[in-house]
Amino acid sequence: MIGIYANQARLYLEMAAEPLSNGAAHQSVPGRYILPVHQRPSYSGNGKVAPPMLPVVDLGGDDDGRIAEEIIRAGREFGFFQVVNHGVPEEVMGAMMRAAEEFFGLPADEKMAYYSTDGKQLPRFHTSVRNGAGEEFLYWRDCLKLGCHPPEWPDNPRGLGAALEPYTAAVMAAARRVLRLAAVGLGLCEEHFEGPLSGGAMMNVNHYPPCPDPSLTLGIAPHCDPGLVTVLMENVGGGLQMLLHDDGDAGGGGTMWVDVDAAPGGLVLNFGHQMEVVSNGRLRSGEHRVVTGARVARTSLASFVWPELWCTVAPAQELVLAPGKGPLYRPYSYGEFLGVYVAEAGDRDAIMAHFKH
Ligand SMILES: O=C(O)CCC(=O)C(=O)O
Ligand SMILES: [Fe+2]
Repeated sequence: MIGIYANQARLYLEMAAEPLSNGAAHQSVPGRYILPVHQRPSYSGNGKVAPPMLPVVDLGGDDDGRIAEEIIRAGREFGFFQVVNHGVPEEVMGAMMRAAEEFFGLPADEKMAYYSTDGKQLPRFHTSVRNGAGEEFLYWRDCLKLGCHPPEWPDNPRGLGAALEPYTAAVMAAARRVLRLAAVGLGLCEEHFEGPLSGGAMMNVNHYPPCPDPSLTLGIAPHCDPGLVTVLMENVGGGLQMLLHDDGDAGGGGTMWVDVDAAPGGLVLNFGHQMEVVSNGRLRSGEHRVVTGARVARTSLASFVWPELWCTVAPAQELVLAPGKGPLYRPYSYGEFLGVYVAEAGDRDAIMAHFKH
């Protein structure tokens, strides 16, 4: 009997999830997407910081010392930067984006064929943060999760796999170059991030349909990505915002949400929680959120590079031994970290409190 009720409850929850990209234009924002006032996009930090330009790092050329320095400077200040001459061919980027847009253009029932509440399943389609069911508030986003290592994709639309394989191979190569340069810039051996520490990868294909009132909701709530580094490509600018901190020499402790847009052909990179831990706090995990747009649908591809689940993550020894610097974080397995990340619903400070020394 209990089993029957449990099954019915599960069926109800699964049926309650409905994708935003259902073929119809939204006329108003349904109640469950309306966030409490202090969580809405108008909450913009305390506004004490002047918005800067997002640093552009040119990965071309062979002056690795200079490139490493630029990555470290941007990583320390923002945890975000753009890369150009990144080696991902324009046609490979275009084909991947077209395939992603084609997926979200499918009828809702064809997308729902990939819907699952099992967070470990790939590929997996969901809406809002997790599944769109049983969540207190819903966010204005549909998402298709794809495997990158190895590539795992839906059969529908048919060209998705053919576009995904070259895209992830090229994006992962660019991410590994950035990780090698970051290691050098931190004073670690070039291979520090290689092997199991960067052995996992997956992709969020995010889709934000036009929203009738972007002031009421968010596409994604403020969070840092869990892994080492994320490589992001978008089809239209506007939407992604990073939290800027004024904690430089002048102090002040101000924060402000600022727009992050890539130059044409560029990719946006941000460091995640694992980079902040391994660098013992020298590099920042870039906190970000997504605001919605009223006119156009936005699609973004976020490729995450992160450790294998069993891999132990800890501050690099070389960075802990410097005078006056103890380890800021205790060692843990990445599997343990992900459990906490999900349980604390992405809340940066609550997550890191579990791992601080
Ligand atoms: O859509 C974006 O620009 C960001 C997506 C994102 O933050 C994520 O998938 O973790
Ligand atoms: Fe993110």
